[in-house]
Amino acid sequence: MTPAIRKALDKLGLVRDIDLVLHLPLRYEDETKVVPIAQARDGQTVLIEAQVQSCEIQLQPRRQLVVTVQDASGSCQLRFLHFYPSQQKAMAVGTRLRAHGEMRGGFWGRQMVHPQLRKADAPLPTALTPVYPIGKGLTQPYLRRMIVAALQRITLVETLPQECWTHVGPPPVAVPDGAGTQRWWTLAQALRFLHHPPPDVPLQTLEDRSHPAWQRLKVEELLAQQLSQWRIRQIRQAHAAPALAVRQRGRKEEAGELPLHAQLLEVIGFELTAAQRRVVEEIAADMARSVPMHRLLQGDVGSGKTVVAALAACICMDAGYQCALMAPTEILAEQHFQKLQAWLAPLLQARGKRVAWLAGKQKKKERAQMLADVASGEAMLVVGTHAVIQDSVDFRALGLVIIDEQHRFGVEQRLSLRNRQRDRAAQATGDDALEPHMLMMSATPIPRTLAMTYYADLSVSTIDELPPGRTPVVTRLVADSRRDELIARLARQVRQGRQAYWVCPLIEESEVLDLSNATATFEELQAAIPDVPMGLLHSRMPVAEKQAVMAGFASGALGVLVATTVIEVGVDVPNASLMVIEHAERFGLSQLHQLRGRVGRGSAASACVLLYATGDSGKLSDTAKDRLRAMVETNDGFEIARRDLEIRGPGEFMGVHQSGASLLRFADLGTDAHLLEWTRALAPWMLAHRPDLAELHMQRWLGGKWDYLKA
Ligand SMILES: Nc1ncnc2c1ncn2[C@@H]1O[C@H](COP(=O)(O)OP(=O)(O)OP(=O)(O)O)[C@@H](O)[C@H]1O
Repeated sequence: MTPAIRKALDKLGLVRDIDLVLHLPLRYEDETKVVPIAQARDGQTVLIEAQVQSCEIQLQPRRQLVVTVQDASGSCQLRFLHFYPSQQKAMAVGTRLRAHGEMRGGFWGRQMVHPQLRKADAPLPTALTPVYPIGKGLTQPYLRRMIVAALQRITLVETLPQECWTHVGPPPVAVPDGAGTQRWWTLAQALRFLHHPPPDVPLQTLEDRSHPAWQRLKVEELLAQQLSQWRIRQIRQAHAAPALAVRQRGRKEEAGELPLHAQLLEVIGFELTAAQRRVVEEIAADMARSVPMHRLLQGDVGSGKTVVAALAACICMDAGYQCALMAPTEILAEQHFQKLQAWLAPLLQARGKRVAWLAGKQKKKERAQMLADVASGEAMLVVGTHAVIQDSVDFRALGLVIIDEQHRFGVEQRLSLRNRQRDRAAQATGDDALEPHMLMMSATPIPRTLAMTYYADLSVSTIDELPPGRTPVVTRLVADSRRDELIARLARQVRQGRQAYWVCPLIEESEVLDLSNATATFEELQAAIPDVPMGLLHSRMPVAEKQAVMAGFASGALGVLVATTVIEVGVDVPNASLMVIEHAERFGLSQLHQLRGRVGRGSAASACVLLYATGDSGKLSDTAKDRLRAMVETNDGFEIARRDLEIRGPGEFMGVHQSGASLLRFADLGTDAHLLEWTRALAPWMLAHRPDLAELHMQRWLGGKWDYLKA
């Protein structure tokens, strides 16, 4: 094998025999029968067998080899624009040959352009010919030979024998076979079939992957995913965490100090919703156990996740442990800090403790002080960006890590964070060997099928109820040509005491352009309505300036906030009731929903205006139309997430394209949810009763990736 071929195979991930046999055809060609030339329809790809009548090089309209062939039914031409002298020789007059290609009618009569040539006397194949995905540097015949060889060499131990699934019921994939009975394909059968299916199989069932052999493959793949996730959960459960039981109001507290969590409920000024109470209980129950919690808290925009996180933090601090909260952006972290500081700083102060702030852009001295406070345990709650979990941060006793918008940290970061925590715990001794509990928060609800596939190792708590008194946000689509009208309306509303956001277009991959756009819009609005106090917010501003603008808007001093997408998540100014999103067609669906979620957080009726421009073509793309329509049709974050998944596919939805995490190759979460459910029930049984098969299955499907997950 040449290095170039090795490289091409590596690129496709084809290293082991199992990788080769799991590399499945994109489509098939039928070379199992010879079609008489006269019977081949225009556009049909066929195999013909004929005798060469003439073979000559034509120079007009360009140099080409034209071969006339004839069988008993008629004749046609084979045309080659690139050819070797050896090919010309092989097609000498009188030779019988087979040609496989697309028959076309044309100016020069019926012809095949660049057909594939085969010897006439070879026996015809008995199976369809697979066409594989190949990259540069590989040819179909070469890869076919490699796969055939791999199929011959490999022993495919069946990892899903009947004993593994009798307890969950029969696989939901069997369809009647020829004999009218149900049949469950073994992996070996399914693979051999899919590489070389017999010619009588309905092609449609191979192409749409509904054939039982395909279904078997999808089950395999989904099971590998489920097993790995359950295994990660098992590994985690073998680790120890501090048991942080909720401190009750005992006698001592009745006389004196209430636990923090009870005090917090008194200062927040509202009653928890039933959904909030339920998820707090779920979280508290996890934290009371001595195995690390690994829970995802999800809730629609504005559903009140922050207070739930704060209560979890209080439970942790009540038990004498520190809590770290981190958010992906400084603005978001800052928001959390402000809110938690306002709620908890006075309560902590009474105990001689404090809330600390850690971010990338922080003065050295301030940072040193914070680090000292974290190490001494004086800072019980630490809020910030990634800086919170950097190596230099040494907690005295960390009990809980809360990660906001965890999907933005990416799957890899999530794993690396977890692994690092584990390593640290392993190095430490005694009480320090405990691993902290983890609570992830997400405002982008994850559709159930996705959560089951990619977050099967997480427990999920869902806030499925909004605080009382909210009126649904009304969403309108407005063409950019009516911009002046919109500005006038916005001005009227702001003069009446309402507040508005104006979000500027996102320009792909260019923060600089983003910025100039926001600045231009800011200037345009100021010129149009000079009496309305306005602020501008973008990610490149110095932190202090950002804080000043946010504070001005939060206090109501600024009527309009012109911003880039920095305000996408977490920004909470309940008085704001109008959201304008410029060039809404450029945003993703979940992103639009997040932005819209900045309004409708108080009692005022709120509106979201999606300003769209049709660009040079005068038309919106179909996906842009789908997104905008979905926004108008529903306010429900779960429905939005479902449609977003449909439009973008799981890779983009999860943002895992960049992170290199394994995605499903064969299964489709839209059509194969029933297979997913079945494998989900199967995985824990296999791990418990047939760990040997489970391990083999994971190795087979995940190979190196699985080692990485375990590391
Ligand atoms: N039970 C409740 N009753 C009344 N108001 C509440 C309740 N819970 C939360 N709130 C208020 O609702 C607003 C939204 O809450 P919060 O900021 O926690 O939402 P969120 O779930 O984090 O939303 P997002 O994901 O959009 O940031 C806040 O002003 C908060 O104080």
